[in-house]
Amino acid sequence: MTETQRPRIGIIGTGAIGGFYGLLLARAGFDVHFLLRSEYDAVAERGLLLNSAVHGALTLHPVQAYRSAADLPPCDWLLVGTKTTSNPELAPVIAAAAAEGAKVVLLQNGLGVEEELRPLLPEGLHLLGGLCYICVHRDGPGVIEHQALGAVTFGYHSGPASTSEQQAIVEAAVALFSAAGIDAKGMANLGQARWLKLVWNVPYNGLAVLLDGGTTKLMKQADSRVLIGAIMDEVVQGAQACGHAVPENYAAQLLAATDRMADYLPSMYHDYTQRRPLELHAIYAAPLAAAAAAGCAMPRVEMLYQALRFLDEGNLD
Ligand SMILES: NC(=O)C1=CN([C@@H]2O[C@H](COP(=O)(O)OP(=O)(O)OC[C@H]3O[C@@H](n4cnc5c(N)ncnc54)[C@H](OP(=O)(O)O)[C@@H]3O)[C@@H](O)[C@H]2O)C=CC1
Ligand SMILES: CC(C)(CO)C(=O)C(=O)O
Repeated sequence: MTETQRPRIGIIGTGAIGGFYGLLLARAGFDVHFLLRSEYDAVAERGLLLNSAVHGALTLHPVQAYRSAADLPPCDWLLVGTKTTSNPELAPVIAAAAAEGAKVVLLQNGLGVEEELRPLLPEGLHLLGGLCYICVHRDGPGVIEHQALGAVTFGYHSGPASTSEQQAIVEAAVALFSAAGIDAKGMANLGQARWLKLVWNVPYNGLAVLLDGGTTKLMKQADSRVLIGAIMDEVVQGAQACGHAVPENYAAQLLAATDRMADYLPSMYHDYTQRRPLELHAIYAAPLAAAAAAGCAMPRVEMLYQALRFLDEGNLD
């Protein structure tokens, strides 16, 4: 691979998502640098281990691991794999690790994440959203369990690029991930895609915490199944009120797809059991506010949010 074909990639937050995609990119020959926090010592010593139902057991050792963003070499791509709860503190971290004109990709769930980070970032950086359709979680320091799926879709959010340059940057992101064997696509409307993904995450992430169960249990019990459908319908209405087209029978398609999935505990469930802050702002408060501003109430979502806030406040160390 030549230098132009081998851009330098920084992983900001090496958890399940950052570790999974970073490991695959590094094993495909890209120059990948990983920012870590609590798992730095374990990963520096033993590397990253991926137990994947799709790719098998893969390791990356040694890992180009860092405790501080200031120590990373300037990166052409920064893939942000932190939970959105860390976003208020991320702008200086990103700025410290970014090469001039770097592309920053938020590999996160939720609404409004790019809008909230953008004003805090240097103007010369390109900001993209990357939506990950994957079931993956951390199973110990540097150990990642990959249960299913893995596709990523990319959309340009903001930055100094012209329309044709934006397209080229999205294509470059797709090419990067595709070269690592990851199913990757560009998307025309990042805002719409974020809402469509929330139709799944709003019911399942929160109810998994509240009702202490994975997708199989939630889908099997009649009341929780009805509730999931009703919450999905509210999020669909919220998306539509905000001006986004939603495919016909979209909620029914997601319910059917979830029925076909092996039992899955969403990332919010792991955050709750590990006593980490829940992504309530990006997954609940931001869509509730956007829908309300568009004249659409989502009462079941509001109640779910209030109950989760109660649990979250009592759960943090
Ligand atoms: N897991 C999944 O299957 C999916 C997740 N998503 C979304 O992807 C995003 C990431 O989720 P996931 O990978 O599960 O999260 P994890 O909790 O597994 O990983 C987050 C990582 O970010 C690190 N981190 C947080 N703040 C900082 C910081 N300031 N400096 C350095 N490192 C930091 C954490 O370190 P530490 O250990 O110290 O906290 C941790 O390693 C979320 O928005 C989630 O909703 C989307 C689709 C599927
Ligand atoms: C919806 C799902 C399970 C697969 O697309 C996912 O990506 C998530 O947990 O956020």
